[in-house]
Amino acid sequence: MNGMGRQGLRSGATGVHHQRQYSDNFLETSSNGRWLQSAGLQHLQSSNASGALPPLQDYGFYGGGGGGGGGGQGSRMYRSSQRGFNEFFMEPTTPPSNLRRKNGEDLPSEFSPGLLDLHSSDTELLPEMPVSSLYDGNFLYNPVRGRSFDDSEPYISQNNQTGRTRGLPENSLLKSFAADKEKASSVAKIKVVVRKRPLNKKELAKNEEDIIETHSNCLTVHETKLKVDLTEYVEKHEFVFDAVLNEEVSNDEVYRETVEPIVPIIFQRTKATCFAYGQTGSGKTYTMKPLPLKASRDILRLMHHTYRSQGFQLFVSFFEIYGGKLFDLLNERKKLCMREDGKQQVCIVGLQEYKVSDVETIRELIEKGSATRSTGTTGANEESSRSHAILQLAIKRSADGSESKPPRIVGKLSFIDLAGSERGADTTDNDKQTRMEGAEINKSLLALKECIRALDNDQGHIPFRGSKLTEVLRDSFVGNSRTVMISCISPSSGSCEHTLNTLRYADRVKSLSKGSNPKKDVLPPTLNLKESTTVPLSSVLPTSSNFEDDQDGSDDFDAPEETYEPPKPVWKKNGKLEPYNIPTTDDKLRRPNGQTQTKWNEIPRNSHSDDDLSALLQEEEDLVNAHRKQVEETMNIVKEEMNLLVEADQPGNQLDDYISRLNAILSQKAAGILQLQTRLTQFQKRLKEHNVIVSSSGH
Ligand SMILES: Nc1ncnc2c1ncn2[C@@H]1O[C@H](COP(=O)(O)OP(=O)(O)OP(=O)(O)O)[C@@H](O)[C@H]1O
Repeated sequence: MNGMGRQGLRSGATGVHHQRQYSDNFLETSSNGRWLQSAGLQHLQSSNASGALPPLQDYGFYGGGGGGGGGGQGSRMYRSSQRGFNEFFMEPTTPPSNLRRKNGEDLPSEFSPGLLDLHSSDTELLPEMPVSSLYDGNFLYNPVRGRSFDDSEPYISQNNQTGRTRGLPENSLLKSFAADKEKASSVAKIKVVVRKRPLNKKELAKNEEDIIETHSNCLTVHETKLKVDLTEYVEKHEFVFDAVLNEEVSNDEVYRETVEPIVPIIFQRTKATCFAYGQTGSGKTYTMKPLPLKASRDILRLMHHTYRSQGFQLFVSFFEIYGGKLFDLLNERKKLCMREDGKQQVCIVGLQEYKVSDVETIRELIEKGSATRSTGTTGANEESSRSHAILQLAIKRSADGSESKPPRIVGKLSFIDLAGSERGADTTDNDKQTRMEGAEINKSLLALKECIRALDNDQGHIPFRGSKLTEVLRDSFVGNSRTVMISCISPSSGSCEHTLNTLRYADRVKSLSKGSNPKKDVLPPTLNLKESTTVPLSSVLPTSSNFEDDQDGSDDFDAPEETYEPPKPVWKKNGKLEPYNIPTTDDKLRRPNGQTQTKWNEIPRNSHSDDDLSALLQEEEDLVNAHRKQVEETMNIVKEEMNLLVEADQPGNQLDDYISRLNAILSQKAAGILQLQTRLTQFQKRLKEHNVIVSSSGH
């Protein structure tokens, strides 16, 4: 719960509910905007549309209220018990019976040794190659020149957004291609993109409104709320992201905005991760499904052209994390084991990797993995919706370029289909298993966020031990890594609460670090956008019959006809593996004043079970959300109070009415405080029970 700055809010966007009253002016300064946003209460900042109330200063209330303790992203994100079918790429189908190509070529073409070392111990150190060479018309290898990929500082786009009125990625960037060659290597270390889907038939039938307004890389949620007197008003919540893709944006364009820019740099010793996040039905699968294939196509093109004859090989693996355990989706859901060696490098023992050299093979592997996931041993679809699926494309190369030595990882692109964000709501479910799964999902989503934040802050310590998901993805958080988060949202009024939670999660991932740059808040939107797609790969790479383009993103997944008999995996036992490193008390955070604060996801394992940890994490999140809600309510009450004061000064004011209303207001305030205090006491008690010491002055 680090308190860090957030992106500033912009007021004045036109609302879709113009006949209704907008929320009142309240704490309207940019610094207050940051303050409110950092507490997850940005919606309490006013629009400038109303001005119904005098400024707080006039009442002597305005004190700034130091410190924006960052809040959680909102436990409400977990409160739905809706279906969360979250299959990676496709609706459940009959598993493909064969991975053998019809033309007789064998599949899989080659197995990796069964021990996937995710880390740099097997990472080949390549000389830096400029990505710019990818864009040379002749695809010849150029010697090193230009910026290192370790450059992590954001840079200002030359993309002035002129072509983005529909939220589209800027295609005309090709024009500045020559001038931008150097910058092609500067892919943002972390990029947060929001994708809004269109209203679906059900929502249209229910007359649900589209409450999401997008403009350039800004997005406004128009939330209808009720006042105490039951009149409606609209509260605007404004967000700024690296890119906002509206309902008109195609899957091809999503690819160009998100993954395409990072494809070239995985040949440059980069580990990149792309994941979709959002509530059930928000479009995660629709968005993620085409990405790995499109990326594979570009990777293979690069291997066959730019990096021709350089010995690069592409490997595919596909596994899921369910209930904190790993299962191989390309090997009959075989249980996998994660180990950490003495160098704290994570290995997934037994994971099968397939060496691939054509898109069709990858398509079939994805189909196979998706089918395996969706027809898991128990629970079938329900189970799959509660798992995170990870598909990895690894670029490897033998040290001497020959086939004789085992290839070592050069770079890797991981695609994660996260379990629906609201699944954690099931922690309130009566079924113990369901509750535990919900807690596990919560834990991993929180841990993922923490890791990404730490990564973006270039923090030395990345809390990857917070969950299995982040442990597995450890190498995506260290060294030369890139992360793309696609937040999927539904536009409908009925999904407002989930949408806000998704956006707050995304906002926290994005802005808690970047928001520390105060300049960000004053930049106009066009300058606030990082250049991400300098040159679309697709526009400069050759298209041949081997690389049929899939323009609509609707890769079909017809099952092959023949029967597939998976070859027996080649196992490699590593006797030297060392047991898991158990976090020690060193993992406790040291506050500047020397006090110690325990970070939840680093509570030493030897003193707490995973369940305890999950429960504590959830309780912490709930507390922060209850606190935020209480602040919201308090602010609304203060508004009422100010109105009352204004009325009290009017001639002819009824004293009786004033007294009774003031009484009601004060009781409401006191009740809110008492409720929060009770909750806080309970949480402190729970921490004590688990020997989690949170030192702070006065405690
Ligand atoms: N951008 C879009 N354009 C058109 N249709 C979309 C879009 N996004 C999603 N859809 C449609 O909305 C429905 C729900 O999408 P999808 O299954 O991808 O959601 P999800 O977030 O993966 O849900 P779950 O978590 O339940 O798996 C699908 O029918 C999908 O085709």
